[in-house]
Amino acid sequence: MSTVAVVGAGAMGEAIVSGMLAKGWSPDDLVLAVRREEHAAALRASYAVEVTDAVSAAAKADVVLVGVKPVDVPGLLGQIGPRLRPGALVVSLAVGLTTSSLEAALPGGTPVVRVMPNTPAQVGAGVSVISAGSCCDDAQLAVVEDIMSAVGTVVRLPEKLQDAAGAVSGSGPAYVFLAIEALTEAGVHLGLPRTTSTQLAVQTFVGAARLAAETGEHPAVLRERVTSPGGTTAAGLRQLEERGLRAAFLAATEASRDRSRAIGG
Ligand SMILES: NC(=O)C1=CN([C@@H]2O[C@H](COP(=O)(O)OP(=O)(O)OC[C@H]3O[C@@H](n4cnc5c(N)ncnc54)[C@H](OP(=O)(O)O)[C@@H]3O)[C@@H](O)[C@H]2O)C=CC1
Ligand SMILES: O=C(O)[C@@H]1CCC=N1
Repeated sequence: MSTVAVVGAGAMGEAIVSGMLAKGWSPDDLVLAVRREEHAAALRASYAVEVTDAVSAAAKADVVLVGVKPVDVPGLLGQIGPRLRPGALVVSLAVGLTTSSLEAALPGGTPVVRVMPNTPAQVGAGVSVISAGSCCDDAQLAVVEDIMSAVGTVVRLPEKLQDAAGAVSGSGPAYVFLAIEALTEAGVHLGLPRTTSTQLAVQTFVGAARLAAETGEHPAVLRERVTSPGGTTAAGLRQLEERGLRAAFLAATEASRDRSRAIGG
């Protein structure tokens, strides 16, 4: 099995580490790097994995997952590039950054894969969009597919769709958490105890998502089955439509995609 370095085990990197370990990866096959010593100590305590500095971690690995903020990626690649093992694969989780910009910051010929993961990876329910760089062959892309499939679904897409994918699935969990929060608070306004309202809202999202995923039915059909003519759901949906829920999603995803493009320069 490959040694995988996660350089930048923050919110996203740690979610992937946690998901990989839960799916049976050995802590011995992972090496992590973060900046702050107290964070390194917390990761060692949680996962019993080696945590070291970025260059040492990258130098030990066959696959280097780069999980630092996009602005920090070029500098980091400049540091680790000269110390990579021959043939090591570099995988970027950074929103916006193109494979050509990643390749330009690494030694010539380094195989690169761009991944847009999401934080439900932490519970094995992530979705990752992967795109190969110009020096990455199909077998190398399959290695990344194998790693990311340990933490959820993997979708191969042409790189030109990465910004759009990030706007839907990369940022998407935040939209869902906001909706759960809003539905919970709405229930509290109606008099439900907060813990009960949270339980009802969370389980409704889990159940509705599972129903859509497992039946494969169009969401509009599933929505119609909840909506009795002249009933309570119709009354509620009317308010969501009048307040522009669809338009809000269009605007939110366009803004997220455009921000991704801007980060990529
Ligand atoms: N969060 C998300 O939902 C998603 C994030 N992404 C992408 O993932 C990347 C990381 O985002 P996110 O996890 O949210 O960010 P975080 O700030 O949570 O994590 C970044 C991590 O990088 C570490 N770090 C920074 N510089 C170094 C360095 N030189 N050497 C070693 N470690 C370093 C930090 O260490 P320390 O904690 O010690 O400071 C921190 O743990 C971004 O590029 C983002 O675009 C992609 C999809 C979804
Ligand atoms: O907000 C961000 O920039 C990161 C990338 C996608 C999700 N979170």
